[in-house]
Amino acid sequence: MSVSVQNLGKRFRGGRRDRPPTLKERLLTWGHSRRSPGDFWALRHVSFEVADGEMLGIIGQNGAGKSTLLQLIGGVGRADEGRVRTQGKVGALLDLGAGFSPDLTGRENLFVMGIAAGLTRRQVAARVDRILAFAEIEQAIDNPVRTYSSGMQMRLGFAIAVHTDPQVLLVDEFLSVGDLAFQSKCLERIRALKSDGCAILLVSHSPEQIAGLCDRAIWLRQGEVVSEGPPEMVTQRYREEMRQETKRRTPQRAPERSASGAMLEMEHNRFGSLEAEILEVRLHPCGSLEPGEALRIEIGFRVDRPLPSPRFNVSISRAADGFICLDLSTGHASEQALIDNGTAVLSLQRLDLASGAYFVNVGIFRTDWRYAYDYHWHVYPLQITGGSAGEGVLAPPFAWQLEQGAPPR
Ligand SMILES: Nc1ncnc2c1ncn2[C@@H]1O[C@H](COP(=O)(O)OP(=O)(O)OP(=O)(O)O)[C@@H](O)[C@H]1O
Repeated sequence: MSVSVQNLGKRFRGGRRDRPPTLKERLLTWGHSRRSPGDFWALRHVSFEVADGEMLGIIGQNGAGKSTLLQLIGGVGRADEGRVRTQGKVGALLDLGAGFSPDLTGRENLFVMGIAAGLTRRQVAARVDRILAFAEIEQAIDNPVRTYSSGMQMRLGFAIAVHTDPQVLLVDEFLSVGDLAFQSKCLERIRALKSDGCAILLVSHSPEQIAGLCDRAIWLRQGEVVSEGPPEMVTQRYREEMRQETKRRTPQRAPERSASGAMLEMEHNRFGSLEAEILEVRLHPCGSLEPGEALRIEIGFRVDRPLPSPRFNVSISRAADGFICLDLSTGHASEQALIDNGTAVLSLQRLDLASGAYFVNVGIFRTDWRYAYDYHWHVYPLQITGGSAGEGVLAPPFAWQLEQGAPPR
């Protein structure tokens, strides 16, 4: 067993943190204090184990205790109750840039962190080129880290952590940062470490990421484990709670016609607190295309007050049964708050859906997916015409080939 957490508890003094609140926290507590003074448990009665080569997903809303849990496992801070045992070297990707000394150069930091991770100076020197190539920051490596963008710091931090032979890897929301190409490189590396027996704990707000990557998951709510088990089951429960919370916050409002001409009716095809509102949704080309054509979806929105880095979500569902054929969301990499009205655009370079009737569903969600600000379900029709008939929802370009008389390849 690489990680064993038994009855873990961590208490903080209420309303006070030993660091200033982040922009996200300030926005989340807009106009009201989140907590009355006094001690509170950020984690309580948390127990689980992670085996060699296993990947455990940890999901939960903002403030659920996910980062505190990873920090305790990584040896940062002391538990007030229970214990953590880890076997082998722990590589941690916790707070962005944490661990770097801003006035040292990237190269100097690399040595400091490599040695702190248990490598000898010689071992670090032998890996420098690989680490730099992975991080793609060769040119800036002799500049002080304070001159690095957050993306560069993230790439360097990730590259160091995964090249120091960790037996336990702690990843906090890392995969939502950086561009897609870098993310897939990180994922590939994580998979390779996992197959070499590294135990991985991945914190994410994204149910899809947890369900897609992890072997097992736990859901934390207010510091306690609400659910543990197969990732599909845990994330489904998490989503169900999100739906309930969204319903609870959905206000009464008379049906209205949107700027795109669609009828919107609360609790029928529209859900959400309406702290952000979707004003209009435009599809280009408008609502009818052939398999393989490009589709551009424009979501015009309005906000009444600043909202911390919400997620935009677009899904395409089959009209007949609501089957979800595609589901795409923005990450929260930018930490960009919504402060004004605007338009979010999703461009799909090609959509290889089989012919039939579909809907484009759009939503704006709170950054931790706790509930929807505004969600339009089965409002915007999409017709796919032409293409080959057959079962299934996909219609990619294809060709059959039949070879005979040749040895099997
Ligand atoms: N050093 C600290 N001092 C006081 N309170 C803290 C400290 N660190 C965390 N907390 C509080 O403990 C609770 C758990 O925080 P934690 O950062 O672990 O949550 P999280 O699930 O990682 O949230 P997020 O998804 O927003 O990162 C929160 O209420 C947070 O405000």
